[in-house]
Amino acid sequence: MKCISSLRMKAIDRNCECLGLLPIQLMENAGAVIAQNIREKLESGKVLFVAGRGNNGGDAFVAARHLAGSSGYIVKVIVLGKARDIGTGEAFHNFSLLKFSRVQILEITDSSQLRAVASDWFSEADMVVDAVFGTGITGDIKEPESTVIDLINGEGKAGKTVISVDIPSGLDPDGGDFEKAVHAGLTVTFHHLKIGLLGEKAKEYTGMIKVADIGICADAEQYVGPGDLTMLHRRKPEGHKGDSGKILVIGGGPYSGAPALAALAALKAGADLVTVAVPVPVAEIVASYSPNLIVRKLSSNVLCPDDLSILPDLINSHDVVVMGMGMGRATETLEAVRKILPFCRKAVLDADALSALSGSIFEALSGNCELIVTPHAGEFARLRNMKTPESYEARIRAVREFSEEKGVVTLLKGRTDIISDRKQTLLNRTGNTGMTVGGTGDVLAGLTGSLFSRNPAFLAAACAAYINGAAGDLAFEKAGNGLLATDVIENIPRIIKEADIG
Ligand SMILES: NC(=O)C1=CN([C@@H]2O[C@H](COP(=O)(O)OP(=O)(O)OC[C@H]3O[C@@H](n4cnc5c(N)ncnc54)[C@H](O)[C@@H]3O)[C@@H](O)[C@H]2O)[C@H](O)CC1
Ligand SMILES: [K+]
Repeated sequence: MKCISSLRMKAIDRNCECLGLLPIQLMENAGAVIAQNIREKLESGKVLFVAGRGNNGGDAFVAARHLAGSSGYIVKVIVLGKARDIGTGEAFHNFSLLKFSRVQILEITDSSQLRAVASDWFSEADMVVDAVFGTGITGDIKEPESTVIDLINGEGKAGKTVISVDIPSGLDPDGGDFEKAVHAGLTVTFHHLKIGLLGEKAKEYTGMIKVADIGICADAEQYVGPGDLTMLHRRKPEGHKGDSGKILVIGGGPYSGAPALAALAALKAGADLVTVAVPVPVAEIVASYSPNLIVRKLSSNVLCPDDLSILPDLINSHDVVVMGMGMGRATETLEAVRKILPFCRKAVLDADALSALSGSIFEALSGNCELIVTPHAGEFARLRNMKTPESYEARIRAVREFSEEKGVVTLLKGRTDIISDRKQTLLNRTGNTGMTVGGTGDVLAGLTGSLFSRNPAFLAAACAAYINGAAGDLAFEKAGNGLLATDVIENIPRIIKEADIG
């Protein structure tokens, strides 16, 4: 069964919101499903909800309202804090509805008050619903939350059913160690299993696990969205120059614009330092494009094996190599690419560099160099020695199989981009008809390298595809089909800023 990290779950929620499915709708569905599970376990009786101040508590407020509307239940809610402390608008909204819902509420701020006032509420309850924390738990458990977990566990020991909302409170949703947690008889988790529910130690706490559908749109999970961008590494305020990525672009020779576009895109996507290593005839031209680029001159008119006298040191002093843009396919160039790759730890291969790849290269690199390849349909056909399928289902299968077989992350560019590693596959539909203009692929390669310096390969490739297309969509608003690759570059920072990750 599929399981998911708390970060990815949050990303999917945000993608839902961007598609128009609001968090309050998901909370309503989550609460309704909890109420239904309570009814299935207890035909009538007294139900005590223990709610924290986050959205896990919000789910409990919804469930309490639903249950109070059914005959035969006496519903009480303990909130761990004052109403004003409730941390999200959705949880607060649902808390406010409780006063119209024949539910008794107790706001508790400290553990002595909890033991004194609330103990009756615990002892008289037939069932306890644990909604103290869900996936939002961080750090050591504070008071009164720690005491409340003990009280819930006391009732469980006395033979009452304890239902945990999403995860038993206290358990690390991502499988890390944890100090204490609720011992549930039933855990109703939303959408997918959380990774932390599957650990050996977790088994003692979860009881039976049910995965409940809460109406998440399929596209929020299948397509890259703004939520996925929130999973990207964030800059630290105390960061130094270079901490946000050092990228080495190797390309050019027959062309000068392509490596420059990749390099400028890497900078606009947040890399601290970008060096462009280009053959002699284009070095000064590339340098003249922008004072932001550091240009290193290679030895000849095209990339060639002699360049191995300087490239390994340069590669070592950078985090990621982005290679291929505008370099041509001369025999010596392709030979140089093959010789360079074993020195790389992380590389993005685009355009002409893809022509240097063969099965034995992938085998030789496996385990030493993480690779992202960014082919279009024609390049993908050459890589596989097979026509790229027209139908999207077959294309997705082909990209997945290729990635699995070669041990790489593949970003197949197209009207809908397909991104896959061995385990995960995402689609991207940002972008527009104007982006068939030359240079947008170079921009994407640079962007991918920039994100790859500080993020896992799959996330970097998926987010780069999204940002490239979304920046292109902004450019399209102004320039229509007359947009240029440089217009796409100019709009990259806005997309990153809007996702609140820059
Ligand atoms: N798509 C979905 O699966 C949906 C899930 N929902 C529910 O939302 C929670 C996650 O909500 P979130 O607000 O992010 O966090 P929590 O409620 O789990 O906790 C935050 C709450 O707890 C406090 N807190 C955190 N750590 C500690 C600590 N160590 N000690 C004391 N207090 C702590 C923090 O200050 C906050 O007040 C998910 O599990 C689902 O139940 C959505 O409702 C619908 C979509
Ligand atoms: K919980």
